[in-house]
Amino acid sequence: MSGDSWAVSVDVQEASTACSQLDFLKKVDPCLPAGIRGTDINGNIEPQTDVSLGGGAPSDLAEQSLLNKLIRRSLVRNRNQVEVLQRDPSSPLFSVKTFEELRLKPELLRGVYCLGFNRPSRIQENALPMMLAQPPQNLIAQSQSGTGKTAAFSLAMLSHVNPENHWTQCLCIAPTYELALQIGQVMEQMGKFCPEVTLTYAVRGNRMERGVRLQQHVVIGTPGTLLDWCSKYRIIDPKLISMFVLDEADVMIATQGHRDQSIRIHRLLPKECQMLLFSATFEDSVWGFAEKVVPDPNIIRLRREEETLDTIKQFYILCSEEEEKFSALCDLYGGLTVAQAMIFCRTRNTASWLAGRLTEEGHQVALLSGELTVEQRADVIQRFRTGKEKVLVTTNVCSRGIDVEQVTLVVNFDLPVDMEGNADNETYLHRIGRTGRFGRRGFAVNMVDSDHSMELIRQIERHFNRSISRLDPGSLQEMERLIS
Ligand SMILES: Nc1ncnc2c1ncn2[C@@H]1O[C@H](COP(=O)(O)OP(=O)(O)OP(=O)(O)O)[C@@H](O)[C@H]1O
Repeated sequence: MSGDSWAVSVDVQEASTACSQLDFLKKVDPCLPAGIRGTDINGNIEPQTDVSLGGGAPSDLAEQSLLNKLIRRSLVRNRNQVEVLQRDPSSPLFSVKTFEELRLKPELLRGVYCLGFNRPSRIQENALPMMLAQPPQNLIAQSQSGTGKTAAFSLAMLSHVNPENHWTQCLCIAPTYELALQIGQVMEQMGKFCPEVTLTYAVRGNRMERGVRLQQHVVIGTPGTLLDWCSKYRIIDPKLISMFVLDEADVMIATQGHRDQSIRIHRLLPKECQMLLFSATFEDSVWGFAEKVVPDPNIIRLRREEETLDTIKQFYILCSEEEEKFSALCDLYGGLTVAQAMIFCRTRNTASWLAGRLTEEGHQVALLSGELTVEQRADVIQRFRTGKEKVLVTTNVCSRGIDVEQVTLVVNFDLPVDMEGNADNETYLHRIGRTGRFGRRGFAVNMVDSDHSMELIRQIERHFNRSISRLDPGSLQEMERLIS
């Protein structure tokens, strides 16, 4: 949707708000269980647009993001240069190499160090001085997940609040209830020596006393509930908001309701309110949205590091059918467990079958399967990362977007194909590009069980202009030696 049609769609919706709310209440089936729709602070049933994890693509994105947050223990390393586009190019560009340079309150600095942050991350070096500058500056920041964005705006909000003013000063929007809680946790940890700064969550189920203005300085929530709190129930005075943070803009705009609700909240805020928007990706649609909600922005971008096959040795093993693929894998097992390995299957069924067979053979494997909840998936990945299991069997869908840095070996039990049955080079690169990171050696082994899969190997070789050598069982020991 173009930038203009955003505004038009919001206008149309705003014009019809009064009657649509009435209509909505009339239309709601009184017999519908409240749990399905959720209830607002007065016990009314909320519009469905605020139900965040309902299946489909947007919730997949939100789940992936949550999963990444749950499993992440440290910063994602990125050696690219940060690109900065200043609103006023003539003003000096400040970047900091230490947290001290930011002149934070000592209690806040203590909180930052307590989290184990010794120095600002690459994106924080530039974003923090901009966010803390006087007069306030607007910012759009994009960098991949794990590079320190949440920590950056949490610090900015904690530093921004004047605890002597007992009203809400910062609003922070997240795409889902769970993601809102994650942000709050970071703020609570970082602000643990600043108990005078308070926060609450504008999420489904958090009932507030009716008609009483909130005193909490920071409110983090999903767009529907936040909009209600600002406009319908007036427990937040939007005119007193001086910092507005929009996190995960790419996930947000994937949900039509969230996007429009965010724009409506934005329209309630005073012109001088500082607007900060964060996103992991930056397609045109995100940009169109960002321009709507962040006027005159400074822009910071940290491009994702390119995945490369330069440090990865690629092999294939010829097998006649599935069973032979399985025994080749068992032969490889010694090599697999020396380091850590991920095995990719085409379908969930194959992945479950394979994990079951390997377990029957007495091997210890973890299975990352689509049937698991986000928390269970996070647990599986966590066990794998800490080395409790050395081998992770998964499908492509399950592992998309997850970075597990220490993987040395990737096995394509099934080669990735696109809709036409040709080699899916991008997925191949993404799967095996996770090995051999940061100059380490990586290995990829492809199981070839048909003429078609041999043809896929040839296509991949041509595409990347890299040869993939045949590995016969006799070379397995040699491979084990290489990996260890
Ligand atoms: N300056 C820092 N030094 C060390 N670790 C940091 C620093 N800043 C953030 N981290 C840690 O790095 C990890 C990623 O940070 P953060 O969640 O802020 O990134 P993000 O870009 O917001 O990612 P996502 O969008 O997935 O939340 C977290 O574990 C966080 O505690």
